[in-house]
Amino acid sequence: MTNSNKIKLVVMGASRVGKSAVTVRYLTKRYIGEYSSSTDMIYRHNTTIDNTTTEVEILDTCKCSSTGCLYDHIRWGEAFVIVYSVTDKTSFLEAQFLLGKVGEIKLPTYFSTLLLGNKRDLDHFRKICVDEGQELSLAYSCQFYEVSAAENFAGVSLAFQTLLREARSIQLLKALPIRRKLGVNSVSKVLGSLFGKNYNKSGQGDKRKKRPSLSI
Ligand SMILES: Nc1nc2c(ncn2[C@@H]2O[C@H](COP(=O)(O)OP(=O)(O)OP(=O)(O)O)[C@@H](O)[C@H]2O)c(=O)[nH]1
Repeated sequence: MTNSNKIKLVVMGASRVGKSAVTVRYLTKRYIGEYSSSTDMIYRHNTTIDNTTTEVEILDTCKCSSTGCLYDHIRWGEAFVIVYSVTDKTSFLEAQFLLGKVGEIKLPTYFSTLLLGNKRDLDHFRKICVDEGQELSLAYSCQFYEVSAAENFAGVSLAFQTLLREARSIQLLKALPIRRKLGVNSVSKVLGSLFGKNYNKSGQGDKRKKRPSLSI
């Protein structure tokens, strides 16, 4: 497996939002209620993206004790899952802060980000509505899903797979030889895999098509 077939993914968010729960749900299909949270955990996992086996390194972070630690996490990653709990307003504000930091540190390089509202099974305690999550994701041009790690594997899996697919497309785009002039067809092919088939050859995406967002 070549180096370009590896994606480094960082799971970040406020304390107790379910970062470990969503990570373990994605990796094992299982929900485990309590996790040790005193250290960062790194998991290695192979998945198939567009018929290509890709190694994914997932860093499940715990609370950073310094700004340097947060910067290190962001510099290390190329794809980011930023988790908040739909029952916790502070965690939503933290997610907004992290979206800003990721942009600040990673730009102008390409990266992929997923805003993930977790604990949607706790609807009666909900403090953040779906629209607020959607609006935040639009403001930062990232993907958005609402999930329940406790109740549902499919939603978590779909959210992670969509993010990984975008990260893989970005890697392919980066790997294109700089000096080679791209034909219109190859550019639209790469953009098509990034943004979906509605990207036409004039380079204009179908503006009616929103970024993927789903509640499962
Ligand atoms: N109801 C409900 N509880 C959840 C869900 N996901 C996680 N939890 C619970 O939320 C608590 C925190 O989950 P963790 O996965 O440890 O959260 P974390 O963000 O990794 O926590 P720290 O590492 O301590 O910051 C645990 O009690 C989980 O059982 C969910 O989808 N629904």
